[in-house]
Amino acid sequence: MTTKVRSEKEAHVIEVRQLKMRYGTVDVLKDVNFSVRRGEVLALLGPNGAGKTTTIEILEGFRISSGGEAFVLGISPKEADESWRAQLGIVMQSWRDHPKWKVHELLDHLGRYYEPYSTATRFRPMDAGELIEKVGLQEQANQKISSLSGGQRRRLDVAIGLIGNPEVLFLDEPTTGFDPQARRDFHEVIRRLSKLEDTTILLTTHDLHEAEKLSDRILILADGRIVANGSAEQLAEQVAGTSEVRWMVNNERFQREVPDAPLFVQQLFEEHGAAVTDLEVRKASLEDVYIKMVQQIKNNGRLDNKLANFEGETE
Ligand SMILES: Nc1ncnc2c1ncn2[C@@H]1O[C@H](COP(=O)(O)OP(=O)(O)OP(=O)(O)O)[C@@H](O)[C@H]1O
Repeated sequence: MTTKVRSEKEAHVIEVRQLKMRYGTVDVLKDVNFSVRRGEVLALLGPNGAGKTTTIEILEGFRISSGGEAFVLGISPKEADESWRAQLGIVMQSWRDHPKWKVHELLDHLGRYYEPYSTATRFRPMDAGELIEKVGLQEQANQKISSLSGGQRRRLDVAIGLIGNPEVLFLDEPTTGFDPQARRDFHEVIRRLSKLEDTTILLTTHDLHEAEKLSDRILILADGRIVANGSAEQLAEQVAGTSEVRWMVNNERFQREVPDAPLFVQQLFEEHGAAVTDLEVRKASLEDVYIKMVQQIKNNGRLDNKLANFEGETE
């Protein structure tokens, strides 16, 4: 069998073209298109059942698509070999268990698999002790995995994904069960990886704040297609157009959606002067954008013209 290889120089680190996935009679992925540049952090958002895990697992080589093409590091996952696999880091939603292993012991053991794939520019594996510190498991390093809490277990999952110092890291809902400190530490690890190690990262999350904070670009998957593709600010601008203004006059509360907030506020003060209190101006957040888009797809099967500008690949 000839392996489908594309020059990495000409291609993106991840390239997905007209990807389709049918389970029985249901088309979960209808026509998914996107690409990811080296070092980019991309967040894939979408409602439950949209096909995020399916997309990621096709890219990891765990599922075979029903149609279309996908390339990771220039290679089609369904035809890839061990040396390709060794360049990936994978954090799945539920990882297989190793209850009797101790944390440090397991990472050390898994790390050995990556040793033959070490290169002059990318040393493999990462040091297990350093990694344990990075994910904040120092106190549990010599504990059995069966004794870890849910959040600690998830931190270990992330460490398992990172031990091979991957070129591309796939994270499927990585911070589920993290406490706020663990979440913040994890974000720090991801930022460091993408900046210092040039790791390309594709993550799924239901935490819009996390997507906004972590990613360079956001994709929204709905109805089997990528319906939005841009930075959090770009998406918000596209939807925004309006800002929400709240204020009080003589103890009465008011609220209005306006296209030009500064002008509106100026007029408000011209009319009411110092009687205006508790003034708040709020631009559309990523959450507003997300809810609006997903609702439109659900109701009409498509986005209205204004939102649809982001449909498909926009690079
Ligand atoms: N092996 C399978 N056989 C049949 N249907 C499947 C299979 N795997 C997934 N599905 C269905 O495909 C759809 C997409 O599932 P997937 O897990 O990819 O969605 P998701 O976006 O990751 O969802 P969530 O946010 O809930 O994790 C769902 O309706 C799911 O029930």
